[in-house]
Amino acid sequence: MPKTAVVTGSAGGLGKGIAERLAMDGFNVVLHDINEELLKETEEAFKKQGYNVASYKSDVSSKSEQTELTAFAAETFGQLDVFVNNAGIDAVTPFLEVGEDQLEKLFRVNVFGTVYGTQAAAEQYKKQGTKGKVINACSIAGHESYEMLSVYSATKHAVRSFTQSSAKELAQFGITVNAYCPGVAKTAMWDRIDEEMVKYNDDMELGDAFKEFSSAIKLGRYQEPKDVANLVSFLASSDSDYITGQSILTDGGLVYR
Ligand SMILES: NC(=O)c1ccc[n+]([C@@H]2O[C@H](COP(=O)([O-])OP(=O)(O)OC[C@H]3O[C@@H](n4cnc5c(N)ncnc54)[C@H](O)[C@@H]3O)[C@@H](O)[C@H]2O)c1
Ligand SMILES: CC(=O)[C@H](C)O
Repeated sequence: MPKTAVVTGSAGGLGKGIAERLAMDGFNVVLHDINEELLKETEEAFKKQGYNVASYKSDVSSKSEQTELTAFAAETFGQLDVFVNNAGIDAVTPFLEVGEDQLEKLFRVNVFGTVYGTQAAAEQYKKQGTKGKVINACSIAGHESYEMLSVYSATKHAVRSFTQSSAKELAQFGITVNAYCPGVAKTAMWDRIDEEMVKYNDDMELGDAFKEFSSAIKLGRYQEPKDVANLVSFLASSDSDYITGQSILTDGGLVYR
């Protein structure tokens, strides 16, 4: 029987790339996002390609909605096997201008969302009496903190921490928890970061921040969604069954840990 994966925030960007790769690997895939319009477009496109997909719109920062998402996956495809906490948001601000709203918003989505998704998936696996995998979206910013991205970096460090502690506690149930740590990928997220960076630097033009970050990549090109999907495909497969609690860098040679 095909396994079933949920990928949060998969209407576009890295999540869409991850979802497509898992569908190509033979998974049933639940596409998920808060952006319903884009989600439906992606679902339609995936179905045209013959993939076995369904879609579910919700907000990862809601604990109850994360539980409802895992229940939807199990009801739709029989059971849940892999849960990818991919959804995330960014913010660019000088440290001295960081405010309560930004702290609240980024931690609610990036951290609370990951915790709630991990809890919901783990409870679903226990209910099924099956093993299961949780795969979290971390970042190079989960290993190194960056200027102007202080809150975002803190959230990704928190994701790396929860990946370790939840892996330690959930191993007894046959549940592994790992994370992927991308570098600099040209998605809507980096388009937003680049636009924001320009606002704080009169010497910068649109595209300069992305160029500056990606120019340091030793393999000489910025990341594509498929580069991240390759790692997540491995983490979603039985080949990674003996790996847990790890936040694995895939950045073309930027951060070395
Ligand atoms: N792009 C990069 O260079 C990069 C690098 C390292 C890590 N990451 C991480 O990878 C993940 C995906 O990044 P991306 O570049 O594809 O971003 P993106 O902004 O292109 O896509 C993120 C998706 O998540 C959805 N989303 C946002 N908040 C949500 C919420 N509360 N509930 C449900 N869905 C929500 C958005 O609608 C969007 O479709 C994020 O966690 C990001 O932090 C990205
Ligand atoms: C967006 C992200 O996580 C890195 C900083 O490119």
